[in-house]
Amino acid sequence: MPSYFTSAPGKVILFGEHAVVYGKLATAGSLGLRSYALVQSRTDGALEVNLPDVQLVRSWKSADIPRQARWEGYPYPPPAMNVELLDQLTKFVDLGTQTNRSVAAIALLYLHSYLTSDDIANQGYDLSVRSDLPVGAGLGSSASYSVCLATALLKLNGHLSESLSAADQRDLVNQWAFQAEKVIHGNPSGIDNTVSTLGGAVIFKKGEKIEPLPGFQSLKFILTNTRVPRETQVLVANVRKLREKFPSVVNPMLDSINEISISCKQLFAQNGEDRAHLLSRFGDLVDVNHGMLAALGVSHPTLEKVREISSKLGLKSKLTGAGGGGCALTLVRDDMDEKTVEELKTKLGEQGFEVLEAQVGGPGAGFVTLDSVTSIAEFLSRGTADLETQTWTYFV
Ligand SMILES: Nc1ncnc2c1ncn2[C@@H]1O[C@H](COP(=O)(O)OP(=O)(O)OP(=O)(O)O)[C@@H](O)[C@H]1O
Ligand SMILES: C[C@@](O)(CCO)CC(=O)[O-]
Repeated sequence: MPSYFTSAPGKVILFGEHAVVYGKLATAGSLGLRSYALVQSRTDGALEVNLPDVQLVRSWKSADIPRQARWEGYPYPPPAMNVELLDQLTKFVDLGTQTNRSVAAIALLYLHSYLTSDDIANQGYDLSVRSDLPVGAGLGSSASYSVCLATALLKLNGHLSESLSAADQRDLVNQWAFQAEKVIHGNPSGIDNTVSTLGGAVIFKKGEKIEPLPGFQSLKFILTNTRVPRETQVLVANVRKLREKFPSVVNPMLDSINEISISCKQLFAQNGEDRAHLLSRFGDLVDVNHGMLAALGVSHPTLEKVREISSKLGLKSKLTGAGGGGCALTLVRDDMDEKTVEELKTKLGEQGFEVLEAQVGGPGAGFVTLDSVTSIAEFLSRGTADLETQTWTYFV
């Protein structure tokens, strides 16, 4: 009975949000906070889905789920989005539109519909995903969910065979995760699922191939979720309006942000040996980038509060993602003592913020082949530290 754990990280944008919309460079890294999935075949033809983070527990007869004609062999490349299938699945799950759980369920069934073999469909399977990431706070929870799903379904159906190179396996996972991201987001750039699949850190430009950031070294951040909800689309539209009003003012700012990403790339490429220097310069770029984003109008009083609190303790912070609330990152230099970090966490917590400690630049998607059946309840009750002690295989 095939049975697997899969796992994939969230992401954090280091530099270049908003500017990336106008073809400028941005840099992003994988987070130490991850999502985990359990997938295992059954014998009764049921698809048992358990997604506790979006309060979804459902059982479907796999034979009832709308399906596509599937590949005989290697399922690559995925086809263009199938709008008709999306409509059918939306009606089938019947959970309304655009709620967290409806889009999560539709994305899952969309991948199921293409990737599940007749044998697996006849047997049925359990699929459960849980995450350490806050949902909808700009840390790539949807991408990490999508990558976990894609890895789980590709693995269960034998598409990630050892005869494929690691690069081909990675690409397969990434392309199918991108399909799930499209179901959830409409028109994503693909950066989130790529960082989540590859891990490490990347430099990217819209429409071009995403490259690993040369010489990248793992970094430690405090991530503060201000819990202020924000709509990426609205913030992007506001920057667009400002740019239309004052192109000669805003365009040079976007160019400067592009230079920040280039400087970040140069820092890692040239300062591999001198980590203290690298971190100090990185902190300077954090400050400058936040200043530019605030000037573009996408900061928020809660984000400025994070900066005020951290700067009093000698630490540099910036908003990450779309801004207007959501999350801020604070760089924790290697020379910061534990007491200062604890003080920072306490002060941020006193504001009602959620404080997360995270390493950036860790591994991407991975899986564990299990040799015995695991109950969903047992999987859900296991802590992250416990799951991490398993022997994970990453696509590297
Ligand atoms: N653990 C999870 N279980 C099930 N679905 C999830 C989970 N995490 C995320 N999702 C899906 O992803 C959606 C959240 O995507 P959204 O883009 O709003 O947030 P994000 O990915 O955290 O932020 P960003 O894309 O700005 O980094 C949820 O509505 C849900 O459908
Ligand atoms: C604000 C933005 O640059 C990043 C949001 O995480 C929007 C985008 O790139 O689509």
